[in-house]
Amino acid sequence: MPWPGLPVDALPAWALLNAAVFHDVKIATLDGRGCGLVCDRNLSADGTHDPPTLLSVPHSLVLNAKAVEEYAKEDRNFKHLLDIAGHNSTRDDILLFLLVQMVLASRAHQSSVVGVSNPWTEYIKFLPQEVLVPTLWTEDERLLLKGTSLESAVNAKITALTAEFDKIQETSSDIPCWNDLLWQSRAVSLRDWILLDALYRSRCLELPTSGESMVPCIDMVNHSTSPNAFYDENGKDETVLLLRPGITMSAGDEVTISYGEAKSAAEMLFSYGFIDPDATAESLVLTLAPFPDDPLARAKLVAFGEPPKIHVARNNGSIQWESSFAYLMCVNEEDGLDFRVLQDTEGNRQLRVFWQDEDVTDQAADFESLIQSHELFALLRLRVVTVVQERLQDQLDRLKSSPAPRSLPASDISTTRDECARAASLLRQIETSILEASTEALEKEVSGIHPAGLFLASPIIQGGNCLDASSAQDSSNLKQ
Ligand SMILES: C[S@@+](CC[C@H](N)C(=O)[O-])C[C@H]1O[C@@H](n2cnc3c(N)ncnc32)[C@H](O)[C@@H]1O
Repeated sequence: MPWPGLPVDALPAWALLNAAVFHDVKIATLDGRGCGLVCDRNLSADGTHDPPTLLSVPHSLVLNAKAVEEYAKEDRNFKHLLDIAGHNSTRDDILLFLLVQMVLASRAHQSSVVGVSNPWTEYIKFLPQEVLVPTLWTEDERLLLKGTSLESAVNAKITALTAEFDKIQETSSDIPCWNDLLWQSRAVSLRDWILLDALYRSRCLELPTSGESMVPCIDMVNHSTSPNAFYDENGKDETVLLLRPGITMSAGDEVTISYGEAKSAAEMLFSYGFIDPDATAESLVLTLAPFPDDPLARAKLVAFGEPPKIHVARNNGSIQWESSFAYLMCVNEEDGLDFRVLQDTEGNRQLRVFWQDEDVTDQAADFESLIQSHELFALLRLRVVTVVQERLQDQLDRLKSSPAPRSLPASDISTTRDECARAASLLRQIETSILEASTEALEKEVSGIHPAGLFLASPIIQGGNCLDASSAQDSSNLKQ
């Protein structure tokens, strides 16, 4: 549902009405970055103890979990909606709040008994209705991500967003006023929910005291790897944007913050819809699946408690990798691993993990340490490195065998936006380079730790004395 947008020229009026103050800075439209903040005059934080304040926003305008709760106290219909569809996370509550503001904003001139207008009902009109994050790319554009670490991440996110949207629709359809406002008139679509998620992800800040928050006006500030400003909360109940110490700026210069120095190209594209070519963080995260023929696979996944991953990073040319699950994946009963389903005094059943007859359930994510003293440590470590190496090689092969955006036929590329094709191309280039360097480094690591006389041909996982079928079934029903 497109809501009526407001031009950024109207933002100073909104700010004045709501006590948000711009000090010597203004909002401007910038090439390729949407809106941003620029200096109105020369500014300097050189040699001062108190860095100049560029923007101050009263706490009452900041949108976070507490603010949504406060709003719910004034609007009993929203409270009802929040009680049945919210309270799962800060993000979910903020998204529900924004969903209602979006509908209110688009129905400004129609009478509605639902929803209490507030500063965000107007502010939402300044937010872009298009964000270039891949969850909002077309199917053709998403094909450009084939073989990158974002391919499965974006598909999984769209599936999760669809499930969230369906659940909200299902639960709120039972409340007549929300059924009328949101669903009867088809006012809200899945695309709106995906857009709200994108707006939240690309504009949310982690405030020192208030935590995850959306801060109007400060969310207009763009990113740079050499930022000249930072945000903070002061003792006057305000969220402020300050000039960094030592910075001098001229009128017309853009004010920037850092969205996170350690974020990878994939994370930047996923959350903000762009990749900064000057960024130095070189890393990627890949999913990892247990061996398909491992009879303990299900129990290992349940015990591990989170989706298994491999993290790879290149720092100053050297490769580091980390994968806690790979260690659990590569040990089996013959090595001393065991799973038991125990019943506590209240009758609840729990999956417990044993290593060398010791209960290590709380350390299931740290088998790297647990195996250190094992007599076959070198062999276990070799298995792990081999698993990681093979997973990285598979990913590299997939990346290289998928068509790069520029090699697609003209008819295909015409259905994709240039910005998306450029971002996908840059991501492929960055991830190919990291994967090539890491597979090479792991190759060396494998030859380095290959203990003389190791019989490599034996299968890594064998059936052996595994968890029996009934216990495995029990464990698969346990929720972590
Ligand atoms: C917090 S908002 C900043 C305000 C935004 N430019 C707007 O028009 O509303 C974050 C979004 O700004 C854009 N952006 C921020 N920094 C950028 C940069 N260095 N290069 C390209 N786009 C950028 C991206 O679209 C990102 O999702």
